[in-house]
Amino acid sequence: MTAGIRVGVLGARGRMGQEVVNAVNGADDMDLVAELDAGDDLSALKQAQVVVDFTHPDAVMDNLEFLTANGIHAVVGTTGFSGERLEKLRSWLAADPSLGVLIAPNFALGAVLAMRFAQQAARFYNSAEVIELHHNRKADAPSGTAAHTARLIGEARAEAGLSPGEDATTSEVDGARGALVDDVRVHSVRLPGLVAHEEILFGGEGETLTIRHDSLHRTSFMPGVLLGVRSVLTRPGLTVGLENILDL
Ligand SMILES: NC(=O)C1=CN([C@@H]2O[C@H](COP(=O)(O)OP(=O)(O)OC[C@H]3O[C@@H](n4cnc5c(N)ncnc54)[C@H](OP(=O)(O)O)[C@@H]3O)[C@@H](O)[C@H]2O)C=CC1
Ligand SMILES: O=C(O)C1=N[C@H](C(=O)O)C[C@H](O)C1
Repeated sequence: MTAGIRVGVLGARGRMGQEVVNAVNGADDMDLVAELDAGDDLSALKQAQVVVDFTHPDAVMDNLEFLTANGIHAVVGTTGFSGERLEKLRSWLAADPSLGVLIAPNFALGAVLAMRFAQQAARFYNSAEVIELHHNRKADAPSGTAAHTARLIGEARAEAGLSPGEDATTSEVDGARGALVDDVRVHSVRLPGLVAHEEILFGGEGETLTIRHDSLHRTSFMPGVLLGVRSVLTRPGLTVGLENILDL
C-alpha cells in the first residue's frame, strides 16, 4: 500500500477545522498526522507535507511564517489577506522555490463559479452590489468572498472603461448603503441559522441580473479543500483562488 499525503490541520477544533479533519480521515490518499488548535505547539506540524489552515485572520500570518520556514506546503481558507500580506508571503516563499501555498477565499465550487460569472457580467453593467449573508459567529465583515467578488467586479469594470452607476442617495443613516470595496457596495447580514451565502446583483436598462450561491453545510467546502491538498504539492509558489486549480 502506498503512503498517503501527510496532512496537518490548524484550527482543528473550529467549525471548518472539524470538517477538514473528517474529510481528511475519509480520503484514501491522505493520512492525518496533526490536529492543532489555539495555544498548541506548532512543532507537531513538522511531520506534515501539507497543512490546512482555518484559524483566524489575526493568527494566519504567524502560522504561514512557521510553515514556509519549515518547508511545509499550505492550503489556507482563513480570510483577511490584503495585498501587503500576500507580498510578505511571496517573500517567504522566495527562499524555497519548491514550496507551494494555496489561498482561497472560498473553497465551494458554486461560490467560485458565482465569482467567475460576476466577473464576466461586470463589463455589461455600471451598477452592481454584493450582499453576503453568514452565521452570526463570523468574526470578519464583509466576508473574504464578498470582498474578492467586489474586487473582481471593480477590475472588470475598469478594464471595460465603465464607471460606477448613478446613485442619487444624498442622505443616509451610517452604513445603510453598505461598505465600498473597489467602488462596489457590499452589504453584510449576520443571522443564526445561516451558513454562507452570497448574492451579486447587477442593474441595467429595464432589467436586473442576480447571481446567488448558498453553502447550506460546511461539507460544501471539502471537495475544494481536498483538491487543494492534492494540488499544492506540485504547484510551487503562491496561488490565490481555487479557480486557478479548476482551470476556469
Ligand atoms: N475559504 C473558505 O472556503 C472558508 C473560509 N472560512 C474562514 O476560515 C476561518 C475560520 O472559520 P471558522 O472555522 O468558522 O472559525 P472558528 O472560530 O469556528 O474556528 C477557528 C479555530 O481556529 C482556532 N485558532 C485561533 N487561533 C489559532 C492559532 N493561532 N493556531 C491554531 N488554531 C487557532 C480557534 O480557537 P479559539 O476559538 O480558541 O480561538 C478555533 O478553534 C475564518 O477566517 C473564515 O472566514 C470559513 C469557511 C469557508
Ligand atoms: O466564515 C465563514 O463562515 C466563511 N468565510 C469565508 C469568507 O469570509 O468568505 C468563506 C465562506 O463565505 C464562509
